[in-house]
Amino acid sequence: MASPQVESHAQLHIFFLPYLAVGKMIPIMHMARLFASRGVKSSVVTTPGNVGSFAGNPEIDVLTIKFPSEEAGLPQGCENAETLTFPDMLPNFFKALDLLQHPFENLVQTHHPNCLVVDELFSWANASANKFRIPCLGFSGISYFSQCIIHNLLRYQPFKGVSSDSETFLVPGLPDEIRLTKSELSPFEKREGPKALMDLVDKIDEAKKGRYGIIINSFYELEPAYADYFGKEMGIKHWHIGPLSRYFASDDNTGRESSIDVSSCIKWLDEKQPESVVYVCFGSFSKKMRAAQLHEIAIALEALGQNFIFVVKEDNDDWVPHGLEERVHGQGLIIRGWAPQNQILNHSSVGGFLTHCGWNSLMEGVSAGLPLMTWPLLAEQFYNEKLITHVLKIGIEVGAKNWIGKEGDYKDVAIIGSQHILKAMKFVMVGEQGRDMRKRAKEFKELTRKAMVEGGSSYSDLNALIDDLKSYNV
Ligand SMILES: O=c1ccn([C@@H]2O[C@H](COP(=O)(O)OP(=O)(O)O[C@H]3O[C@H](CO)[C@@H](O)[C@H](O)[C@H]3O)[C@@H](O)[C@H]2O)c(=O)[nH]1
Repeated sequence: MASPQVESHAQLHIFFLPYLAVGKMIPIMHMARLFASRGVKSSVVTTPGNVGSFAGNPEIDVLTIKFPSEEAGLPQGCENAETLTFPDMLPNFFKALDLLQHPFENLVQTHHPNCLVVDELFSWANASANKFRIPCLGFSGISYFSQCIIHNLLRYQPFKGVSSDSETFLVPGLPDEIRLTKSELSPFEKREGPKALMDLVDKIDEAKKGRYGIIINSFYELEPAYADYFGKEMGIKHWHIGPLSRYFASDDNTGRESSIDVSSCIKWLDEKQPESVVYVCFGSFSKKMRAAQLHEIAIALEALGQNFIFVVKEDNDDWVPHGLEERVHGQGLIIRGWAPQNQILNHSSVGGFLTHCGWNSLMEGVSAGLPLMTWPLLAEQFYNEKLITHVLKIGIEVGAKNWIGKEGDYKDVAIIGSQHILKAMKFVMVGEQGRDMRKRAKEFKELTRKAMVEGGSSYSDLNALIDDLKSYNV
């Protein structure tokens, strides 16, 4: 017999439209599954080349629209942001995203969803929703904290007049004293870049105001001051329903290529002592790390003398220190390709996480109660780092100082030496100094659990959102 909850929400049908990049598709996939578990009909709309990212989840429908590579002047097969060279192909990619509007609306006309949940980059989706008289909710996939920072950077432009890239300046108006340097800012916030991209930033900002509301992959207790600030300062309706990946931590299967299968990886972890493994992964940006940098990380991992899992996306092994894999046999695991990150982070043998501060990775690490070593690379990751190290104090900076995406030239960024990496790893994994941080990080595991169970902040916000959408559709 169906549960009463399932019956009561059965009439709601949501179309989810994710941006075509793994860090955006994963949380939307989790969100679609979460809504489906509450009896909502969930359909993800994507392009044929990205269907694989949603496969294996029978509770959601996946509908496709053709990706207009040719019309947008993109090479065939370039259907995902990870296949782009930044930033030269980006304007064409966004042109292709704009061209998706017409086929998307054809699908809406055929399938009659009564709500849209779209990535913030689809600024045209408000117009589509208006055409069909249904609400359009936005999703950016990032924290309240970073959205508040971005909002105030665009509003006050506090970096103007700061002469050097390394000089710190205050981001005004925030609940905490947050300082940044120009080298940590995205070109979008600095407004340095091709006009087409700056216009896009304006369009996204404008579209945000026209959304029915915004869904946030976070939970209230993690960033209460910023959730409140977001609501009051930006005046946008919002619901926090995260951490989305936590709902599916044990059966996350993205079907991506890897040098190890999930069960072998878990078996390897089962043989290790509690909290003895340091996990190192740079998300979908691992492939942007230069061989010389991976080499320094490997030296630090060996010197630490703890167990480790190091995830790399390199095609060759130029970076591997001579004889490393023989020396660390049994103690260290190098995963080439895609790691089952969610399962790894939630294994009791893992004691710390060195991360690039992508918001999904941070939510996964925080909800697993892990202390963090932060190594942001680009996007809003430097802002996320400040939340972890300055506000929550559950992580320590490795010392990355520059956005690696600068004019597409990653060579600009200095290599961080193994001694700096080792210092952060020791602090987090074994050092007496890191004891309080480890304790604080553990408390977030329980806070997350409480937010997600009946009566908790995320659980209640999800219910409130579903009720709101149902009443919209009455
Ligand atoms: O080997 C891997 C590598 C990654 N992941 C998963 O892939 C996702 C990666 O997401 P995230 O950590 O957010 O990294 P990015 O893909 O870099 O995320 C993009 O999207 C995020 C959410 O909008 C932003 O916070 C980032 O700055 C932006 O780079 C996470 O769920 C990971 O668990 C794996 O499962 N295995």
